[in-house]
Amino acid sequence: MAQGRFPLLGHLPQLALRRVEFLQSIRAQGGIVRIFLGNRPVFVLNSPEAVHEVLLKQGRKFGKGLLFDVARPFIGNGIITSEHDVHLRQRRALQPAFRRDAVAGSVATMTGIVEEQVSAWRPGEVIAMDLVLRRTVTAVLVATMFSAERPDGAAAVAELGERVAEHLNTVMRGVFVGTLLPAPLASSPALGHRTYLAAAAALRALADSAVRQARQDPADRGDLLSIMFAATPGNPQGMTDVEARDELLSLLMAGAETTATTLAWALHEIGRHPEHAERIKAECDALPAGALPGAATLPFTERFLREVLRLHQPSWLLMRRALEPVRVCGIDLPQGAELIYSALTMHRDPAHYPDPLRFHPDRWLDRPEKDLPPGAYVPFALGNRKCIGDHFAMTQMLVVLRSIVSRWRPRPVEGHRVRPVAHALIRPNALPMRLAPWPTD
Ligand code: HEM
Repeated sequence: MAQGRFPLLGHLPQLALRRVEFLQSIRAQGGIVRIFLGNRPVFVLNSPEAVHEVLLKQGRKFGKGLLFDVARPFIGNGIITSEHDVHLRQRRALQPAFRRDAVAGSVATMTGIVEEQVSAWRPGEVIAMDLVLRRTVTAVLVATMFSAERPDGAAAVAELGERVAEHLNTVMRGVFVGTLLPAPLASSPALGHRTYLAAAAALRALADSAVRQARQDPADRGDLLSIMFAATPGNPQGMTDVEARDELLSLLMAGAETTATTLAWALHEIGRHPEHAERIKAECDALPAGALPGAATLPFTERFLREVLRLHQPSWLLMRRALEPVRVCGIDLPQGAELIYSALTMHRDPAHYPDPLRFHPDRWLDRPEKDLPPGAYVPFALGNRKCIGDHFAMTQMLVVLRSIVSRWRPRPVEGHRVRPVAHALIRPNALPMRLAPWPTD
């Protein structure tokens, strides 16, 4: 068991106040370390082997755990909260939207939305990069998921994206507070519980209305809602309205803030490393028109993002629950045991990443992912609950970086110190950046 347990509170004070530092500090105490949230024991997985066992090798013996119990009243039984056969059916139904050909088909939409933003920027202007990225990423998601051909056009998609982004941020904070704190505390107005409930209700209403609107026009619009309504071998009727609504909310919750936060860290590193910005620009300028952005066409930029996902992995705390008694790396866990894994602390382990706090994209040339122990690099998790949107996210992030860095050299604003803030995800406190044009020669 980890040291420093308080009576009644267990290790809650350390986790609530020191967050990542606390998880980092108990890594040396063993591959699996027991902590207490109040009186509830929780097992923290510290070694790649333990993470690999739980996520992949014995993945089917685990459910999603406490974090997702708290999210369930909001997102219902969508793909990120469901279990067993229901989960398998949902995953199969949604998979076509995330296949490589489908993602390739979204690149033009992604590029259009980003270019619209970037082309309006002016030299010398200071922009709140984190907020702009959040709006842009959410607008892309909204456009791809349920607005492919909205009659009210691109401005409506952007507006909807903006509203969704704002509510989503509040909802994610509420879910995080509800996971960490006992219910009476988490539901106190002082911690913003009413705002959370209002934002959750507003988001559900937006998703309900998108589903209703799409149902009125049964033509296949090529967006995600059309895929959800389509018949599948296990479900000849396609999804019901409620199921489709829950999937929309689940995908927004899983896909928007994660991608926006990773991109914010990417821009932060671009600001700190002009030499990387130059390499990204050179690579993007050389990309032939019409070529798809990917690891083969933009190898340095992809390596750069891989390094961002290592050092600034947004998911610092994820959970699982044992659905049956299970033995992991020689330790017996009872049925119902709650588990925590932190991709962030895993990615900063000096045993696998020399000089782990140094941002160094070329480390991936020295030691490619295939040479790491399984479980040591898990930005998108592993196994049957692995991120369904990993390729979509990587493509979207490459598109955004290409559009921004081809035109601009975003620079840090003097006097502003960027600090990591850990709520549901770990993100920069604020990211104001000044836009400098590239010199012309
Ligand atoms: C950089 C961006 C992203 C990161 C770092 C990321 C990371 C993750 C991680 C770590 C998980 C596993 C969670 C767990 O173990 O409990 C996950 C699951 C998931 N992600 Fe992502 N994600 C990203 C973007 C996206 C996008 C763009 C989408 C969809 C539009 C998406 C949809 C999902 C879904 C649906 C799941 C649940 C899958 C299942 O349980 O079957 N993610 N993601």
